[in-house]
Amino acid sequence: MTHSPGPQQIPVVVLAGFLGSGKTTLLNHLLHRSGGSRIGALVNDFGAIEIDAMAVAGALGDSTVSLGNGCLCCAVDASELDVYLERLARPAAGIDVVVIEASGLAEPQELVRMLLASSHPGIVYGGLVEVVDAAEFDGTRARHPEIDRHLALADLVVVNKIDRAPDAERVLGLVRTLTDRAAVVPATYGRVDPEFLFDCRPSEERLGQLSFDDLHRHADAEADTHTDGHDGHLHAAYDSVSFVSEAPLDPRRLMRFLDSRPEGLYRIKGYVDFGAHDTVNRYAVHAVGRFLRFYPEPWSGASGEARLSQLVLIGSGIDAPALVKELEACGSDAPHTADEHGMWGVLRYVQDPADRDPADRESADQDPADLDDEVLQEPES
Ligand SMILES: Nc1nc2c(ncn2[C@@H]2O[C@H](COP(=O)(O)OP(=O)(O)OP(=O)(O)O)[C@@H](O)[C@H]2O)c(=O)[nH]1
Repeated sequence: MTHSPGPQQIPVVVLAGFLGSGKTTLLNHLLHRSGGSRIGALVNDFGAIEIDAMAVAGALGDSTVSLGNGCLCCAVDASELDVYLERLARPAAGIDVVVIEASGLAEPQELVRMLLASSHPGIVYGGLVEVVDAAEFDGTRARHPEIDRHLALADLVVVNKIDRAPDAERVLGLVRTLTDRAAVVPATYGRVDPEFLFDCRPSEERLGQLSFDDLHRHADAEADTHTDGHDGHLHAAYDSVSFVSEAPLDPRRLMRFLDSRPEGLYRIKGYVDFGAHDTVNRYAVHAVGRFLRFYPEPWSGASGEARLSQLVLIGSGIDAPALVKELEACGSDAPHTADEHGMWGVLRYVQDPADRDPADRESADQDPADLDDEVLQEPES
């Protein structure tokens, strides 16, 4: 098997990393900074609502295609993946590189194995990029020691959220001890030179090692399948809850819910409509561990646009029906009236525009039609 791209072969890079580490942020950065390379993206959400795919497609207009279902690392096999890649690798698409954004709970080695097993002549495995949240690194490792194994497989490790990590140098040093021969680069808001990714192609030697390890893991995975489990998989311990509301949410009630969210509820993401409290903007919301941020962004203005609140909650040991009930109770009793101080609690978590990712601020002014890249999304059922 040859692993260097042939004249017609498109490298496929796997972008992995634990929940909320900054994969979508990095992918959006690449889409805006690809410097003439056309990127095809395949986005895998863990959760029934495709929040990540929306966040990426938001930068790309309507060129989003929904494909299949299930968590990429388990529910999709190599031949199915080939079908998805076919869409991006067809010559007419003119794509130079494909990036697969794995869900934050996917097992990267499973995806790498599938890519190595791919019989698609038009693609070649282009390397594994692991994104690490520098601020949450110690906690994540303590809960999930298998993260070390993911880092050992990586060809590039992006140590992200350096701005939030008071001891970034220590984390960088620690990550370096856990990688094999990967380049380790610090970043804020995923701002890395795209050349790092498109050049992170694994050497033949590493691929040899990977395939060897892979055989072991494949055997383990098969044993798991026979006992009908994914016990070794990150997502084995996690559940996701999806919540959609046509009625606006009350900002005070939602803040009470968020302030008292249970420990196990590690990740919340989505979009909220606060009705009369802000008729111009919807609010993207992100919680990662105890970190919480709202990002106001104007509704599209398209007539007939449904103003929905859509949230995905991901956690371990969570009581899904109870969470849904609590969210339902956040609905506003008076959606057409706004009280003067109602939004104060939310606005405390809106980032000062000066601290925001500059790519976000610029992309807000950018015409999506200027972006040529394509996105496919691979939602979970
Ligand atoms: N302060 C800070 N926040 C960041 C940085 N990078 C990303 N974020 C924020 O972290 C949150 C999660 O980022 P995402 O890019 O959605 O993370 P993800 O890895 O795609 O998340 P999942 O798909 O749920 O696993 C968002 O609120 C981002 O704005 C960073 O470098 N610094």
